[in-house]
Amino acid sequence: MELTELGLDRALAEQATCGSGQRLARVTAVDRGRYVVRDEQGEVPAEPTGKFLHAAASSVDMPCVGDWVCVQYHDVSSHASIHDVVPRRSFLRRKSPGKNIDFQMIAANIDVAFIVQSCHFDFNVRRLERYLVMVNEGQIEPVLLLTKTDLVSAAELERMLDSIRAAGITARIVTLSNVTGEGVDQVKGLMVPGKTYCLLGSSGVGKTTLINQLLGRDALETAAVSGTGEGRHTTTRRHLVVLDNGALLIDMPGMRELGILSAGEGLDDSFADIKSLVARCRFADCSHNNEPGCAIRKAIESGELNPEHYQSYLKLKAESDFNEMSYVDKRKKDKAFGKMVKTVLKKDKRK
Ligand SMILES: Nc1nc2c(ncn2[C@@H]2O[C@H](COP(=O)(O)OP(=O)(O)OP(=O)(O)O)[C@@H](O)[C@H]2O)c(=O)[nH]1
Ligand SMILES: [Zn+2]
Repeated sequence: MELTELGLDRALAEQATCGSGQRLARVTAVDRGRYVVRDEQGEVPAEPTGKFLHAAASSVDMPCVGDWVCVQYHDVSSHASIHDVVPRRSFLRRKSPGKNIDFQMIAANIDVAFIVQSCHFDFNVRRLERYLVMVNEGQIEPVLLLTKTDLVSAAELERMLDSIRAAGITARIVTLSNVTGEGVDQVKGLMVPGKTYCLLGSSGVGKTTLINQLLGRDALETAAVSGTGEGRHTTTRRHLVVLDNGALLIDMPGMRELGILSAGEGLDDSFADIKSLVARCRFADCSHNNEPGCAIRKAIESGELNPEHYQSYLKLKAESDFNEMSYVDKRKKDKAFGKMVKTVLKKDKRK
């Protein structure tokens, strides 16, 4: 298998500065500090060098699934050491558990994230927006999948699609049923050889069922990594797999449902309409409450801006700003933030 088939392209390769005797490989599994890397020859266990560990400033610098790394092979290629991580083109990350505002890299170099919601019960535009923010922030292209279309009427489905568009979401949407198979081929058709994909969404929306349909030969649940060396086997489950059609899929425990993160640019991308309105307010520090010449209020009054869409922007922005604060600042603002969220939620209910 060529490295391009594993997702390497020229832009990524140009970012790599591997030392002599080192080569590029892609991380396909991570399990408590143990790694599996794959290159043209196959998959082998790998571990970071002491020098690399020493230089890593935070957990974010550690290799994660999907990373391209500079490796050196040992013992006739039965294992490898990781010397460097090639700068990531895109990433999924989440806030580390605990009080500190710290991030955990979940996966890297993903081209497209399928954000999955079921038409049946799970459907929620606010949550879609949260996923979109995270995916945009990570420089990943989102595609929305609405599953279980067999359980709703055509009119209901149409209403859901309308509410997504009304929220200003412009991502591609595919509607599908794992039961009738409708739409599944459309998803397959979107998956290109050598590109990397993942699925995100709540439990029970049909991700596993869909993945099994996409997988074909390489059954995810049973794919355990076996080293290339004789008798050498690791039991680490493979997290990056190659589908029958050559597309690459990253799927690992705990990555599918991600809490809301520091949003930054991702927030702006998901709410580009609001950002451009804000730029038209007369005052640069407009709070969009009572100021004259406020473009936001004007747009809401004229019906150009959906008030619900604006409310969810405010909520996400508050959360994002909060996450970006230092822990001390956060503690200080804690009370005020709680109040503010309550106010926003109340406003939301009033409309
Ligand atoms: N009617 C209907 N049922 C579906 C569809 N897709 C999945 N299901 C059912 O929904 C249930 C949950 O599906 P899963 O594929 O396990 O959902 P998941 O998103 O992988 O859930 P986690 O593994 O918890 O993340 C199963 O009983 C599936 O058979 C669909 O398109 N229509
Ligand atoms: Zn304003």
